[in-house]
Amino acid sequence: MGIEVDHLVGGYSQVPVLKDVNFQVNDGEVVGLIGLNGAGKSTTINHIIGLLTPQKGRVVVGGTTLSEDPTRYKQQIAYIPELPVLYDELTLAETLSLTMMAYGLEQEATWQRAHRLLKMFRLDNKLDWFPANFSKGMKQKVMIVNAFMTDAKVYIIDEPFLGLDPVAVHDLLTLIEDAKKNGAAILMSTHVLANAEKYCDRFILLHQGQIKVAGTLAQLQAAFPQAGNSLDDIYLSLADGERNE
Ligand SMILES: Nc1ncnc2c1ncn2[C@@H]1O[C@H](COP(=O)(O)OP(=O)(O)OP(=O)(O)O)[C@@H](O)[C@H]1O
Repeated sequence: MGIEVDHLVGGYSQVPVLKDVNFQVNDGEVVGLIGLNGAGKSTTINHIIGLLTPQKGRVVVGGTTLSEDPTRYKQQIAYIPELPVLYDELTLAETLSLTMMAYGLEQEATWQRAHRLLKMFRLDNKLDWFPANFSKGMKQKVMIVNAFMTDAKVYIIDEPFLGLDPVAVHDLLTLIEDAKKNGAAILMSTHVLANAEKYCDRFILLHQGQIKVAGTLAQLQAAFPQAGNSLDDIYLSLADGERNE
């Protein structure tokens, strides 16, 4: 059932940032949300995770809207924010426990998954550490463990590669691939186009709050035949066009 963003108009005030944004992310699919700074990627994500209310249109996740069933809606979504958000006064173990409670997860099985992820990101001996003891990249890894241990149906991942070492980037991409194979719907916003090109099935290119173009890499290549073949080339050609508008 995935994510359905249905003719969404929205933003932070009466003047909308998003103007009729319309797309789906199907189960078992990774979709890349791409766009220049200020294009509206985080605003789209804030609508999907329920921080913002649509002015028009709606967002459906796993067949339900936020207003129909707020608890079910939120429990289906694992979210990795652009910047780590952690409670200063909670240890790593307490942070993970809190998520398990909030998501109503079975503790034993979830702790098993958490331990595998903690080991992967070399955090397994830091369960009694507080956020103040973690480096920037380690905090980001905590957010990744916290999200992927939930075994969610839907993943919203906002610019996840900043501050991660190359091993962690590789491990995160493996987790994304595994979640996709398990049927999750994944929306990932990123400026790291090489990773997007390799791991996303489809792309949505946002510009000034509207979808400029959407499709597979082959569809994007066909839409911009004058650009080179890579996502990077297509994106640069699009950005150039916008500069000259
Ligand atoms: N909290 C806010 N209040 C008011 N306007 C905002 C707020 N956050 C973002 N905006 C505006 O919304 C527009 C889209 O911003 P958004 O953060 O969605 O862009 P983005 O595509 O995620 O950019 P970036 O790549 O820089 O993260 C911008 O014009 C920005 O100024």
